[in-house]
Amino acid sequence: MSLEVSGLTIEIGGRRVVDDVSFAVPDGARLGLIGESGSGKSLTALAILGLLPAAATASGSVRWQGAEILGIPDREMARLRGDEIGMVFQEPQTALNPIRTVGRQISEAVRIHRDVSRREAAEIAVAEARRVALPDPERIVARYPHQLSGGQRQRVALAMALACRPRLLIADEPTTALDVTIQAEVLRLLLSLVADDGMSLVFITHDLAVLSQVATHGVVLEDGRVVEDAPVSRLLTAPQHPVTQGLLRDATATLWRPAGAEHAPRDDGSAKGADGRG
Ligand SMILES: Nc1ncnc2c1ncn2[C@@H]1O[C@H](COP(=O)(O)OP(=O)(O)OP(=O)(O)O)[C@@H](O)[C@H]1O
Repeated sequence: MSLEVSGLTIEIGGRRVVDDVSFAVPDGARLGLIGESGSGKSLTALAILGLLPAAATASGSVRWQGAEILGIPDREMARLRGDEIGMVFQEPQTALNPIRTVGRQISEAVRIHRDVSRREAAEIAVAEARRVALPDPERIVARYPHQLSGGQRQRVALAMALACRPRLLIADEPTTALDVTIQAEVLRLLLSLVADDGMSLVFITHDLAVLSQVATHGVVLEDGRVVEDAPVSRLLTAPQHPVTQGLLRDATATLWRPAGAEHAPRDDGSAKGADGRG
């Protein structure tokens, strides 16, 4: 088993924000953590990465390749991050330094974990930029984050996360801030890289339609608790919990909403008639 979370509980200011969460990710598996805003998805991911805010206390267990990693010293955790466990977040800006070129940032991600010269790292940066399909990789590495589009910045963040070929990628809403068409491109890229490297994936989203594209198994959270844990095919066809049923209704509404009717009311049947098919 690559990752095993058991009985994970997180408290902030005396409030239990993640409550007895358990799930497992076998080697090469793709798991989705899904739930409404505030359900505890991000804090669960941050706990796995050893990046919880100072105000939070965590208990329970997080095992990586069989060894306990919850509460291990920062130094050890920092080695695992990037080297064995990669991460991408919703806002690539948070991962990127605004005053360094993207090439330098990718090469630094490489040099933290691998004993290569500055020059070799710079060459690797170009290769990694090419791997995430950034246009004109030799040139783009000399640019600064603000000179790139949102989708390109997320590709850079992905290149940094994957440069050391981690065995697990944790992706927290990595496409939510992007335009719909760019979202689909970045998702496709992420999935093909995960498949190429045989990586495991923990993908966080509030959108069951997105989850169904990337994960084979889903864990549904509500108020910090797991309310359903099932193959994605079952979440889509026979959701058991009202929260999952609500997520499925939302996802279906998005799929069936006619173009240009983003603001149409959802449940009064008007969306159905608007495309002439109702
Ligand atoms: N640094 C913090 N201090 C206090 N409370 C926090 C902090 N971070 C998160 N919380 C609270 O913990 C709960 C879970 O937050 P979390 O960010 O994990 O939810 P989420 O499901 O990822 O939501 P979103 O999709 O909005 O990111 C929320 O009620 C949130 O307000």
